[in-house]
Amino acid sequence: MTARTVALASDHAGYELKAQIAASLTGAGYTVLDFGTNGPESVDYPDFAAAVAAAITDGRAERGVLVCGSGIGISIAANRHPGIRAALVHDVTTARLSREHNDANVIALGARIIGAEIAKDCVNTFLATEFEGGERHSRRIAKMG
Ligand SMILES: O=C(CO)[C@H](O)[C@H](O)[C@H](O)COP(=O)(O)O
Repeated sequence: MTARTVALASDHAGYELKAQIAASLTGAGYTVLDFGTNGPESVDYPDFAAAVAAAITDGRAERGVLVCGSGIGISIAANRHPGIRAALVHDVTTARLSREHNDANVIALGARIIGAEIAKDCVNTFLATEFEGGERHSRRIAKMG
């Protein structure tokens, strides 16, 4: 099943890239749940990771996209939430593998690391790629809870 509702959030380092991703997704027909932030005022990325995690675990969204400066802090924060498999992605290959092998339900992007076009390609690949399934991948994912 292709995800059609996407939860999106960033910190202050990622809000401009988040806006570009939101516009791209809306233009492609996705429903976007945008949890902020929406300006340059300094905020704390764990709060925004928590909002996206909650939207996924309670069923409001199928997938999530998170953006901070490096993508590192917001991915670490998201992975503290049960049921969230957040992948820090830098290119379309890692975006594809995050789905095929890891069944990631969130990707994290670094707005200070990659450009907007690569970031949007990563998001599109992440949303369009299905989990490969199979015993070995499923076994490994199950061991993570
Ligand atoms: O990249 C991040 C965390 O991994 C965040 O975007 C932080 O904002 C980053 O650590 C930089 O912080 P600053 O307050 O913008 O200097």
